Amino acid sequence: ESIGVIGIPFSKGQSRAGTEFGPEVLRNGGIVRKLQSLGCHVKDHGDVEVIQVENDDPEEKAKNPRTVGQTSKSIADKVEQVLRSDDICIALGGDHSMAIGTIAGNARVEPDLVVLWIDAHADINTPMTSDSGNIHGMPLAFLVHELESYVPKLSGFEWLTPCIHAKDIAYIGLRDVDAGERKIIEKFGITAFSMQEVDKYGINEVVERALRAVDPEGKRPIHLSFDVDAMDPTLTPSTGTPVIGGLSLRETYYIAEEVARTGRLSMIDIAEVNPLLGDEKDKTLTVDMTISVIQRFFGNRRGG
Ligand SMILES: N[C@@]1(C(=O)O)CN(C[C@@H]2CCCCN2)C[C@@H]1CCC[B-](O)(O)O
Ligand SMILES: [Mn+2]
Ligand SMILES: [Mn+2]
Ligand SMILES: [Mn+2]
Repeated sequence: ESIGVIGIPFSKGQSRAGTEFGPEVLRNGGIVRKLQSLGCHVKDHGDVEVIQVENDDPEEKAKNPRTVGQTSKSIADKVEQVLRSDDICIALGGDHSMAIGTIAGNARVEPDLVVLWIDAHADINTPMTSDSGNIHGMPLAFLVHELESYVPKLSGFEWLTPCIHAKDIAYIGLRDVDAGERKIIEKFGITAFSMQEVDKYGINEVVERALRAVDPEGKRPIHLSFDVDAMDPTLTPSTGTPVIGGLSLRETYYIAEEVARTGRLSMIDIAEVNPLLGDEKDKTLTVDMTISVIQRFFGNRRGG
């Protein structure tokens, strides 16, 4: 299959500078060459156009709404364009607000997609339930039909209509979920495997249950949104909201290998790499771990 890589040099979904350099450090880490050496047909489609809106006043406790909303539209258009020519798209971020655009864009091409959200966080706050007002903590709330009446139509988001249902989402890796997010997960019965379930059942059982929950017939395209903070901070320290007690390298490899085995991977987001956080060793480790995980989605199996 053909892979289209895009860069999303974006940081305005949160307040720590640096995620705008995520695409650069991942490219410099050799991601395109390493996928090509696996025999993949890879095309780098460059970066999406990031839109910076001046005097972007916060609305309803959502910061930089016009900047995030208009950039999200640019992302959706680029993703749609790539997925109309390539089989799989890899989006190198950028903060996790990128997923508003990547999922909206993917859903235009694959309306029947399911979402695997690999993250320490649920990223489903509405502007009202958010404590931070950072839109990287809200992307799923903008995308889910069931939350449409709970999320105000913010300036910059006029173009967006919800495109997934709560039952189409499965979380793996949760360990820092806000009260409002917990209520949403329970109210709409969203499939969620926190690190407690990973410890209770083991990663193999968790992955199997997650896939079965969202796609029991095993035929729907998969949008995998990977926040590097899902992994333990000893592995990916250069990220904005690290939380101890994360996924091990082997657990993360296993998720990637099992998703690869479905043959139904449509798109991967690589979110929240922030090379300005930590020292040079932290940055290099974060980039190397992230790239080694990405390779596992594309046939680089430990068993050869
Ligand atoms: N839920 C959050 C939000 O800001 O909405 C609050 N949380 C930080 C907060 C620190 C104090 C203890 C409770 N947690 C970050 C998270 C968003 C993460 C976005 B991601 O893309 O990195 O997952
Ligand atoms: Mn996170
Ligand atoms: Mn609807
Ligand atoms: Mn996230």
